Amino acid sequence: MIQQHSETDTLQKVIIGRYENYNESPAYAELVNEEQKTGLPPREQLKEEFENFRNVLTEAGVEVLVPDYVGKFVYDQLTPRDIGVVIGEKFLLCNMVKRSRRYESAGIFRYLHHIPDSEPNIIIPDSPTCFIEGGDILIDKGNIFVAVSQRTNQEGVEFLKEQFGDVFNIVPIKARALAEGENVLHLDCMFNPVGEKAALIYEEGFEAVPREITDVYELIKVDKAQQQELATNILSLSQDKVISRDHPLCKPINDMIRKTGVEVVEIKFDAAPATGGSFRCCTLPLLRGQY
Ligand SMILES: NC(=[NH2+])NCCC[C@H](N)C(=O)O
Repeated sequence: MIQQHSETDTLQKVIIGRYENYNESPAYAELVNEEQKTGLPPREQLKEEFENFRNVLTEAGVEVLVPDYVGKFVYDQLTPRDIGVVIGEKFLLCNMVKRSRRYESAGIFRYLHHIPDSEPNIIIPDSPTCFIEGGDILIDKGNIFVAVSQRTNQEGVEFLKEQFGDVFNIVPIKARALAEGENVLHLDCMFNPVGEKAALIYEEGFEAVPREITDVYELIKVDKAQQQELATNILSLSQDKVISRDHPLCKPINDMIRKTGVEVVEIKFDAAPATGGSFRCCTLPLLRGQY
């Protein structure tokens, strides 16, 4: 069973990043974003932080799955968020921009075998030039927010409209480009709902903030330094609980989240963010809410 209708519905089943075999053969490493240019984290640190993260999820009653090892040519399996996304009761398998990520989805195929298919419920983009990554997609309150970013293109937005436009309101968002001095890799690096009515936002990352955001959410603003530490990239466990980094730049944001009545579990998580992804990136929710 898979299901996701809202970003903050209670998380029941999730795939988390695989740290085992990370960068096993550096010959295949590809520096895919700005963060990675300053060096890749050691596997020991990834192990410690991912095991702790996994324990927190398990203790919260979440079923945790880990991708299979694809092979040394996929050097990084830390951020499954981007390789697919559950939209309603369907699974969208993404076309990745970066070569080293293109076969990463093979690691999760065994978790897709049991998706019921009275109709084709696993959706694959038709065209190889249609790029969509899960980090650019966010489903909440009847909307699918989708960023046109470093990793998702207009063709991807059109594909979402075709496939899901009858059930969801598709809200395209243009992320500012690297050339404009903004490093927002994915939508979840600049926007993320939290609790029932609030959302974290890094406004400077947007070309324009859509009405579906300004009219609906109480906005908690993240500044540039906090954005660079991926302060928006929390993971919602439910409407009343999130997981966030204990990083000094994230702590003021965590306090603002607490003021909205949401519990924040802070954990040490520095290694994965050094590769460009924090808690949201390092997770792919398969089931949220009551089925
Ligand atoms: N949803 C996200 N923000 N994902 C971050 C992905 C980081 C990953 N190393 C990449 O560059 O592709």
